[in-house]
Amino acid sequence: MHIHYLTGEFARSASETAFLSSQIDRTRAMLGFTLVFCVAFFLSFFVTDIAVLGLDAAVRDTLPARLLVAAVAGTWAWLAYRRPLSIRAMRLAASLSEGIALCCFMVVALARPHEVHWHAMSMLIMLVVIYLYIPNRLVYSTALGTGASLVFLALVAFVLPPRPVSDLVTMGMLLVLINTFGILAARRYNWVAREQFRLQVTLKQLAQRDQLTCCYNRHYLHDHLLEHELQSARQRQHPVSVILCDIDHFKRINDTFGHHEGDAVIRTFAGLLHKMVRSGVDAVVRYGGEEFLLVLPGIDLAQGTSLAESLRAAFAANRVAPDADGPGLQTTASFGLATYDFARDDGRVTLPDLILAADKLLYAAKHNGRNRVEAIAMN
Ligand SMILES: Nc1nc2c(ncn2[C@@H]2O[C@H](COP(=O)(O)OP(=O)(O)OP(=O)(O)O)[C@@H](O)[C@H]2O)c(=O)[nH]1
Repeated sequence: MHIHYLTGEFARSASETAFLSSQIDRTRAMLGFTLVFCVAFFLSFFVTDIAVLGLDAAVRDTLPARLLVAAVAGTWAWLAYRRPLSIRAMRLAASLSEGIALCCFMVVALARPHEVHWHAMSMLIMLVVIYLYIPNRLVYSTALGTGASLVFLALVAFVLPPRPVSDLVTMGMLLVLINTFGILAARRYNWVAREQFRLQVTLKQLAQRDQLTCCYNRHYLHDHLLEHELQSARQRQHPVSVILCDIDHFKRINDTFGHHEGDAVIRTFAGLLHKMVRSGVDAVVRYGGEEFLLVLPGIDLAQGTSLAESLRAAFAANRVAPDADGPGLQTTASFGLATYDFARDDGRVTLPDLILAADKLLYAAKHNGRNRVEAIAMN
């Protein structure tokens, strides 16, 4: 999970999407809040204009632009509260509202050409809001912020009544500064948020997964997986199979080739299990030293037995021989499989019962000569 040094975003799009998805509720709330704030900001300035200046031509002329900003920002804020906007839609909402607000600001500046200093101050405030408060991609905020700064400077230099060069230079410097600090602060915010996410992912990984094989650990099995799979099986009323499998005569591998090679065999076995089950559907758990549990939702006895047979045959084709000249050792594994069909559930059997049954069958497979599959349907 590498963070790009310029944008502060994850370099890999899959990591970035995972991060954005984890933040989506917070981002939606932030977007809604800041857009409501924008509506209030633009409308309140209209009210104070009338209070101070009366309904003169300049105030009247800028009303449609202000109403347009309020309408666009207000509509997006309402949408953000009402429905789960996608990340793309939220970015569109942010960019569109920012763009229209900046255009409206230019209209106000043109309509009131003698208040350049106030306009400059408002511009700086708007840039702070764009870089730091409205959630958007840094590259979009930068394009809008720097683009609007250049347009504003061009208005002051060529369109509005002439001003001393020193004024222009000072204004230009201030705009460069606020854009630079805005970009740096937004980048740092991106970076810190992603660092935090990366840490959370690592901690979750450490808490849920076994370090040697990257399989789920027993802690995760008992704390989360069993409950989740049981609920889902009862809801969907489908069969669930569990397979408990154990490498045969593993002690011999350790004794012959050492623990390092033993670890490699465990990793190979786990890799094979991961490769041959359905990614994102089945769960592979390291149940003990060289013992693994597979939880297979929607898999009946015939399908489970066929999978266990394929796993058995694939692993038996594997030989442990670190020295190419040596005879090596054949590696095999034994499998116990138990299935329960939740479509015909009478509430008697739970997943721990299935695991217990699979454990007994694994013991039977060892007892009956190893390198074999024993299976049972529990209803
Ligand atoms: N290298 C390595 N060995 C482990 C690990 N965890 C457990 N073991 C070893 O695995 C061996 C398991 O041996 P046993 O339980 O006697 O079983 P076995 O030799 O596989 O015999 P059967 O299961 O009856 O076929 C023990 O020697 C443990 O020390 C591990 O993470 N790495």
